Amino acid sequence: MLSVEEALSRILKAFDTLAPETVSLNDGLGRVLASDLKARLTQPPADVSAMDGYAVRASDLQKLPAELQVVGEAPAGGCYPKELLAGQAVRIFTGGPVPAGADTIIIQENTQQADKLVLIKEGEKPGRYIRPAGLDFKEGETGLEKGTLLTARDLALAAAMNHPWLEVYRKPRVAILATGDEVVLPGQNVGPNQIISSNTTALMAFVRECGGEPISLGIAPDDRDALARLARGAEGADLLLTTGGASVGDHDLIRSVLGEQGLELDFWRIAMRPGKPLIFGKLGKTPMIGLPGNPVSTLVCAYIFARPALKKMTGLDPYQQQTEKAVLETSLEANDKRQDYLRASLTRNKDGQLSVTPFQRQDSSMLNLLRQANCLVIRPPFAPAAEKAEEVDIIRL
Ligand SMILES: Nc1nc2c(c(=O)[nH]1)N[C@H]1C(S)=C(S)[C@@H](COP(=O)(O)OP(=O)(O)OC[C@H]3O[C@@H](n4cnc5c(N)ncnc54)[C@H](O)[C@@H]3O)O[C@H]1N2
Ligand code: MOO
Repeated sequence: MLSVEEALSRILKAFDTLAPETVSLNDGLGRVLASDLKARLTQPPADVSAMDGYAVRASDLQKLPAELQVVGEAPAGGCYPKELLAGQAVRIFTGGPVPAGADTIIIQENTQQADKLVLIKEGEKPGRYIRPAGLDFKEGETGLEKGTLLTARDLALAAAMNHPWLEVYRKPRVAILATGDEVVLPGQNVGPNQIISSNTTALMAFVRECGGEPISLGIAPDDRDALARLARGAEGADLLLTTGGASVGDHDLIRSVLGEQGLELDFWRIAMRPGKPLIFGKLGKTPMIGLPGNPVSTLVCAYIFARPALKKMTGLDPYQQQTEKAVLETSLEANDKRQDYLRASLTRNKDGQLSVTPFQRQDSSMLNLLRQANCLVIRPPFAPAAEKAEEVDIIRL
């Protein structure tokens, strides 16, 4: 059976970064920049005041208190058009441009104005409360780099640099096909021995989390024609994710039916738990990851294999992640040949170390435990037994 590393590297070979597209600034959240973003202006464009008060010449404040003549105003967005002369002050407001000749701002709390005169009661060091032109950024400087996953802070900077449009990588379109006679959608009538397709919901949300656009193709019953028909809906998608029908049972039809439909199988079955029957191949032009039906296997395999593929398509580093070290709170038995991903709870112990408690039961049908887990402990193939307080690799969920 293929190792997890080998499987991931074979999967990633099948994907490229998608073409760029232009979106409006306010639709940029969570998208990845496809080109560097340079400032289209200088910010602030001129020296401006950081406070409400008076723009003065520091040389006028040798002796305090000092009385100055108020010759005009400089609000944000306005300006005092002349040069400030000796003995003069300009009433200025936060963001207002500092007039030529002025070199210091006195905050209004330290002054007293009466008519056209202002009494400066306390001085300041020359240059105080002046934001020089270009303090934040200068025209032509690169503010955001290609490959940035855009956050609210990034978008604020893009806006300030005067970019109403952004060039980002296209969102991957991901078709999701659940399979199984026993599987019904949430809210449908649930017959005896049926199960609700939590996998469809999980994968739709997972794809969105990864910056993709999910398309549900519904649920294919264990019927060859129906499965073939529904799978054709994946044409034009950047990735097809199927769930269920990946194993060896008589009703596990994915490989054989999609094989007839032209699936070029790259691999089937890997040395991983959960996730052993994972399938990877190409259906027409669409890469396809066949996820095992058990709900935990579906999501864990999506995190380990589909997420890096989606990252690569959206212009992010697929290998950037993921593992951290934590100390075990319980002992673990030796592992067998499959790389194990144990659902676990991660906290900090009294020494401030990350500490991890793998759950007692690791059945791949138990969604409730997956929900309670906040990390996975990675146990490599044939890892020897581990004692409490030993270090292990974890991936946060
Ligand atoms: N003889 C063997 N049996 C099994 C093996 C094996 O190697 N030899 N592998 C086991 C492993 S490991 C896994 S994982 C499962 C996965 O098998 P399939 O991908 O074929 O999954 P199904 O049989 O279709 O379903 C398994 C389980 O999951 C439920 N399911 C399916 N779809 C959904 C859905 N959309 N939402 C929620 N739950 C779903 C389904 O009802 C089953 O209970 O095979 C083992 N068997
Ligand atoms: O490996 Mo299966 O995915 O155990 O449940």
